[in-house]
Amino acid sequence: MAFTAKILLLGSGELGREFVISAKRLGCEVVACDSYAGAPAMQVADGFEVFSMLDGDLLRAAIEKHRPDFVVPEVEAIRTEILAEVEKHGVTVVPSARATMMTMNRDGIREVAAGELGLRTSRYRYAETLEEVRAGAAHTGLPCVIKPVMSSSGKGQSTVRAESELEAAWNYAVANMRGDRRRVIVEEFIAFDYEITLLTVRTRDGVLFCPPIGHRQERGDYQESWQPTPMSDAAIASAQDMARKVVDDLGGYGLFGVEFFVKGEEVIFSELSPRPHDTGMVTLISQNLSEFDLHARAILGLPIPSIVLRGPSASAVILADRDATTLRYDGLAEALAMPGGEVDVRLFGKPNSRPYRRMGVTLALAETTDDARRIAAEAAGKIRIGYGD
Ligand SMILES: Nc1ncnc2c1ncn2[C@@H]1O[C@H](COP(=O)(O)OP(=O)(O)OP(=O)(O)O)[C@@H](O)[C@H]1O
Ligand SMILES: NCC(=O)N[C@@H]1O[C@H](COP(=O)([O-])[O-])[C@@H](O)[C@H]1O
Ligand SMILES: [Mg+2]
Repeated sequence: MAFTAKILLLGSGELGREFVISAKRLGCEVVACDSYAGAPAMQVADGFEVFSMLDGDLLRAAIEKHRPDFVVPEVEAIRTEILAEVEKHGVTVVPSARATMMTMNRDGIREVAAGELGLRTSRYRYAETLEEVRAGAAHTGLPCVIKPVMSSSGKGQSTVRAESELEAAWNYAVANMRGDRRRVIVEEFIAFDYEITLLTVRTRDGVLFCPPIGHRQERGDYQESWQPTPMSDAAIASAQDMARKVVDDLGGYGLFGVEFFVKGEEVIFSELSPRPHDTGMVTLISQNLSEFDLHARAILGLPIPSIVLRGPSASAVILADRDATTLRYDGLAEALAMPGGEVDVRLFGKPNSRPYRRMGVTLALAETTDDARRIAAEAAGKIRIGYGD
């Protein structure tokens, strides 16, 4: 068989699955990797490998076995030193080994954004002991947000409103962190008006932006997102300026999800993913090219003549509420028959559930973002997960 390029995908969740579909449409061969079998992206890829991507030897062996043109990380939990090593030997790491190393830990990207580039961020301190946490909170003031430097999707994160809660927050962060570095970031709590993801595409022909995506988070994890979100021209310009600085610093080609808090006219940089973003799943319905199509085109060096918003759109998550290995989905017909707009769904096919695990999303396109949000949320409510036989 003849392929455009061979891709080794590191992480095979829902974002990887849509990326595989986009890359395969452009003629790529994709081998999907993750730590468990039957992961969403593996189900649609040409091949798969099951191993811990945090194990450097296993990661190097998978890259040597498949000899891909591109290594495309899809999760943060990867032994990124190996990516730096293979990049030196001519394998293209997407977007770059430096980007994956800097964003894997919150302290890495914070030092780039606040330190080197001087972007506006929340006040912050790092802490490795409870005493340092207390000193950090004294620096930021209360409330503050405490997060393990290595974690994602809100894991180990808590907002502290009183000094008496600091010890519990530190213990919670340490118990839920990834890896073995007992380090947290203590951040000033930003009472933002709203928060956005600015999908930013770094291509050979320059940097492109999608219209801003608004989203709502609970327990540090996204519940619904919508596009576009109302924002002044000045605020958009400020977010674009910061996003351009960060992605140019991180280098390489691909799509980034750059997260900002907005308070009045002030735009505050939060963090970014050097890859498609969960809140960006709304682009599966809202744009001519989804964030996954854009990532694939940017990686392959293919043109992106224009990014067109098809209309106000929204996505809403479908979450599990318990641990189970036998799953069933009901209500799909009712969800897809929702009146008032265009409705679609993505069920990820994860082989098992756990409380709050994201199993699918609904997508809606309507007259206004408010309508799209309502339709997406109602459609998500119609899809019921059945557990057990
Ligand atoms: N300093 C802060 N002030 C106010 N809210 C915050 C702050 N930091 C985080 N949050 C809230 O928590 C959410 C998750 O935080 P953050 O993006 O840092 O976590 P994460 O674990 O990296 O999540 P993900 O991997 O899903 O992006 C934010 O989108 C925001 O709603
Ligand atoms: N915010 C990061 C994010 O949304 N990542 C997405 O979730 C998957 C893990 O899901 P799981 O925990 O259900 O296996 C990842 O593989 C990626 O697709
Ligand atoms: Mg985030």
